[in-house]
Amino acid sequence: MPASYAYLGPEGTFTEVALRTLPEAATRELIPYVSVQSALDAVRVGEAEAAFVPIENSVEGGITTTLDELVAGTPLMIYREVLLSITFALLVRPGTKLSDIKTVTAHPAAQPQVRNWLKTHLPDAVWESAASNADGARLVQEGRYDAAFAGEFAAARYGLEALETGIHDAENAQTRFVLVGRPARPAARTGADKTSIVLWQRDDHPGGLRDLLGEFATRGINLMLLQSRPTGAGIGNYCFCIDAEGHISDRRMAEALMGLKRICLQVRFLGSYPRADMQPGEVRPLFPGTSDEEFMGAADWVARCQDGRF
Ligand SMILES: O=C(O)C(=O)Cc1ccccc1
Repeated sequence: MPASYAYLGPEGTFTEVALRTLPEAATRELIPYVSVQSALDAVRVGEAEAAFVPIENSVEGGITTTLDELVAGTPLMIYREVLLSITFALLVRPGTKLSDIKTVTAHPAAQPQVRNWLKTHLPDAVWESAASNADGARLVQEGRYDAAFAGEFAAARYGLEALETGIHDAENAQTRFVLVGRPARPAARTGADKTSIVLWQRDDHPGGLRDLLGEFATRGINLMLLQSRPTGAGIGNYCFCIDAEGHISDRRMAEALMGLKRICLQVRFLGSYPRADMQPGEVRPLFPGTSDEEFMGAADWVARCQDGRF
């Protein structure tokens, strides 16, 4: 049996389309799962080599189910990311007219991306969430709902037709997907990388978040995502999911992570992996002395002092 990748299914999700853009997907068996949780559990129990799931979109921010799964439970790591531009089609059973539509469905992350369109074109339609956009299409095929927002490519697979295409409230909406596996050596450094971590504060005090962010700022590291998630321990208790520019093998990043490890209750390393946009991280010299050469030079100097060779 070839190694398999689990993904948020069923067939015809945006997740599947994004996964198929990865060259390594061509050599794997791709197995659809009904939820992000079940796809990640397949990895945790060794049923799949990795899982491919949505994690963030440019309209609504983090996909909380995915973040919460990565924050808690048996640790997992991110090895790749993919960005996909998202535009929806309104899929219906053949012959359905706009005026026939009383119920619509899609993944919860789709709703903020089509809210204005719905208000204008189907103000009285009742929205119900589906496990994924393709699952919504499947439910329309079964007659459970009148219409689903999904990729146009899902129409043929579920015997539906696209009544409308190109639906998106925000131009250039993108969703970010990640390939998640069991913990192992991080993806190799490319020079255009991203590091994902989760931080738990040691205690609650004024400026606590600033202290955490300071570990990045003083080392000239730019952040790409900061999302707080409830720890479940009561109102006001949060952990922080952070994406930062750079790779753990960069000295600046390694030092920032060491600083965080010292001051945090807990740090969960979620991986260093190539940025889908391939933009090399720009080191912003907010403070003098944060160039790569200065980090290397300072480390060399300490090593020479330790050896008495200064
Ligand atoms: O992959 C899908 O089709 C999903 O259901 C997740 C999703 C939701 C909204 C936009 C892109 C992907």
